[in-house]
Amino acid sequence: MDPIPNIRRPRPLFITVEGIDGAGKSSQLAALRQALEAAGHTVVATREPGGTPLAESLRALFLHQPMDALTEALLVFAARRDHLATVIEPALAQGHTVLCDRFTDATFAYQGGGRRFDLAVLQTLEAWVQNGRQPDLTLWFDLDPALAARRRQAAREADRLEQETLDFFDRVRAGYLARAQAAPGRIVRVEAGQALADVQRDALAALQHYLQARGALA
Ligand SMILES: Nc1ncnc2c1ncn2[C@@H]1O[C@H](COP(=O)(O)OP(=O)(O)OP(=O)(O)O)[C@@H](O)[C@H]1O
Ligand SMILES: Cc1cn([C@H]2C[C@H](O)[C@@H](COP(=O)(O)O)O2)c(=O)[nH]c1=O
Repeated sequence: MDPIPNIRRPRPLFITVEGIDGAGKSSQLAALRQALEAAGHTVVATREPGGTPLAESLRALFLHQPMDALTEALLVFAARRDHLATVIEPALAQGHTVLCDRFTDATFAYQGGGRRFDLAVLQTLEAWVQNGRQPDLTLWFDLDPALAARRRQAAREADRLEQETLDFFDRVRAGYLARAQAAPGRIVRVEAGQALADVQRDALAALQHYLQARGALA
């Protein structure tokens, strides 16, 4: 009888990408996915708000209907709850690595920073919804809001959030900086003001550095 092949998959990871609108994070997802697969991971790529039929419906409301900051926070956490329960947790439990375009850092940056919404309320919602789940690694694509706005204008029509002022995006960026300073072992800043290939080089280097450090611990 042939021996059973000993296929050892790496421990599944929960990896998120973050940044202000137009920072260029989505443009890097394919390369990140490829690098993870080359390292032996099977990857579930997803996004927030969204990633499930219910959460995608909430996303459409979130991006296009007027609402106040509390409603924004409740909608993104409702979407997150469904996403965690039906996609993220099952994928991790089955050994898949999850690569997610935005997660709760976005809530602290946009609703907390941009809207100046109460951070303690966000922390309470986070505890209720996430049951301790946090990303293993977050790549924060950091870009000057004026440059991000120029990139967005060249690319697409603005949604409700993208119509916000430069001051709003300055506060969102400051929100991300505060998160990165509070979790330096998890959140890695990538300079997103460079040419696409240079951003990709730095993002992949940060990912490889993390994978090697984890491998050394395993
Ligand atoms: N390094 C770069 N240099 C110049 N243009 C870029 C760079 N990275 C991305 N872009 C362009 O900027 C626009 C926004 O990029 P992308 O959609 O990846 O940003 P994003 O951070 O995912 O935005 P959002 O979160 O709002 O969807 C796209 O037109 C993309 O081609
Ligand atoms: C998860 C999350 C997202 N947002 C905002 C950030 C963006 O403006 C949109 C999502 O659009 P993208 O093209 O997919 O980046 O939603 C937010 O305000 N709060 C959140 O928690």
